[in-house]
Amino acid sequence: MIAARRLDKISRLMGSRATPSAFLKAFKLLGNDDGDAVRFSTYHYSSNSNHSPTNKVLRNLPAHVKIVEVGPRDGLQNEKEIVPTSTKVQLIKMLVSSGLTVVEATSFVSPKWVPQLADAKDVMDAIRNIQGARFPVLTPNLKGFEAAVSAGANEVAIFASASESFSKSNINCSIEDSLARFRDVVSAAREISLPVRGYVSCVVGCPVEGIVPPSKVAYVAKQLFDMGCSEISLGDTIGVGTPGTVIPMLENVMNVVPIDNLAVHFHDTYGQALSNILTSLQMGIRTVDSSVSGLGGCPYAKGASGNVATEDVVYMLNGLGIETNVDLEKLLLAGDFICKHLRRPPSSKTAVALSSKKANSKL
Ligand SMILES: CC(C)(COP(=O)([O-])OP(=O)([O-])OC[C@H]1O[C@@H](n2cnc3c(N)ncnc32)[C@H](O)[C@@H]1OP(=O)([O-])[O-])[C@@H](O)C(=O)NCCC(=O)NCCSC(=O)C[C@@](C)(O)CC(=O)[O-]
Repeated sequence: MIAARRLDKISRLMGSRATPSAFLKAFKLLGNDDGDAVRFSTYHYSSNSNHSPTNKVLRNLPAHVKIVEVGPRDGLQNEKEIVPTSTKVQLIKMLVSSGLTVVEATSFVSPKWVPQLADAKDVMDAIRNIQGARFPVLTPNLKGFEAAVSAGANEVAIFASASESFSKSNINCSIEDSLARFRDVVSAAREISLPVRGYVSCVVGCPVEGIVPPSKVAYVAKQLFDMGCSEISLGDTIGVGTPGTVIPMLENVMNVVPIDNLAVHFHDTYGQALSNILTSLQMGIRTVDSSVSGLGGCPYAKGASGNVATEDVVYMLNGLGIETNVDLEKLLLAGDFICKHLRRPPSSKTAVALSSKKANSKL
C-alpha cells in the first residue's frame, strides 16, 4: 500500500516521461511514504539526463552558488538581549558542519554602536581552529581592522552605503568620508594580503531617502572595486526591492564591476528575497548572502526585517539542481538551535513547513 502510494506520487511528479532509471532515482530521493521537504527540495527534473530542462531560462542558471552565511553577524547584531559568546560559537560550528564555507563571524565596530558584537575578539579566539570555512568580519575603520587582525581575522569586510542619510546613521559619516576611511583599510589589508569584501547598503531603497538611483549604487560599487575589494555585496538593507527594481540596479552595477566580483544580499521585509535572488542568478550572479533562520535586521534601518533565510535559499537552489554543498537537515538544526536560544520559533519557510508537517503526523 505504502509503495503503491509512493509510486503514484512519483508518477504524478514525473509524468509520462519517466524512464525506469529516472523512476528509481526519484523513488530513492523521495524516500518515505510522505517524502519530506528536504527530499523534495533535492528532487528536480534536471537530476535525470532524460529530463534536462529545455527551458533556456533554467539552462542559464549556474551549476554552483556560493552562499555567504551572515547569521552570526548580520543576524545577531540587532538582537537586544546579549547572546552568550559560547552560543555564537556553537552556532558558527553548526553552520560550518552543515557545509557552509563562508560564515561572517562578527564585527569589529564600536561596542557603543552595536553592543551585541562587543565580544568580537572572544568569538574569533574560539573559532580559530575550526577548519573548512572562512570567517570574514566587518571593520568600519582602521581601528576595527587592526583589532580584527590581532584577533586572527584573515578576511575583512567594509561597508559603505548608496544613501547619504543611511551612511550617516550607520557609520556616522558621509559616503565620501567613508570611502576615504575604507581606502586606508583596504591598503592596510593589501599590505598583508588580506582579502576585503565591500558592502553597498541601500541598493534599492533607503529608510530615510526612499528610492535610491541605480547610478548611485554603481558609483559606490565601482569605488569599492577600484580601491581593491575582491567582492562587492549589494545589500537591499530594508528589503524593498522586487525584480522590477533589482534588474536595473544590477544592470547599472554590472556595467562598472565584473559580474564575477558581485554578490547579492537581500532582506526579506516584503517577501521578495527569493524572487530577487532567482532574478540575480539569471543575470549571472554566483554569490548569495543569507542568514540562518532569516535572522537579522539593521539597528539603523528601523522596520527592516531579517535577511533571506539560508534554509529557504538552499531549498530553492536544491530544487533548481544548483550545488551549494550544504546539508539542509544540518542547517535546519543550526536554525533550530539559535531560535531556541532566542526563545522564538524558527522562521524560515522550510523549517515552518517541516514542523507543521511533523505536528500533523502526530495527530
Ligand atoms: C564607524 C563607527 C566606529 C564611527 O563611530 P564614531 O562615534 O563616529 O567614531 P569615533 O571615531 O568618533 O569613535 C567613537 C568611539 O568609538 C571607538 N571606536 C571607533 N571605531 C571603533 C572600532 N572599530 N571598534 C571599537 N571601537 C571603536 C573610539 O575609540 C571611540 O571610543 P571612546 O573614546 O568614545 O571610548 C561607528 O559608527 C560604528 O561602529 N558603526 C557600526 C555600525 C554597524 O555595525 N552597523 C551595522 C552594520 S550592517 C550594515 O551596514 C549593512 C550590511 C553590511 O549588513 C548590508 C546590508 O544589509 O545592506
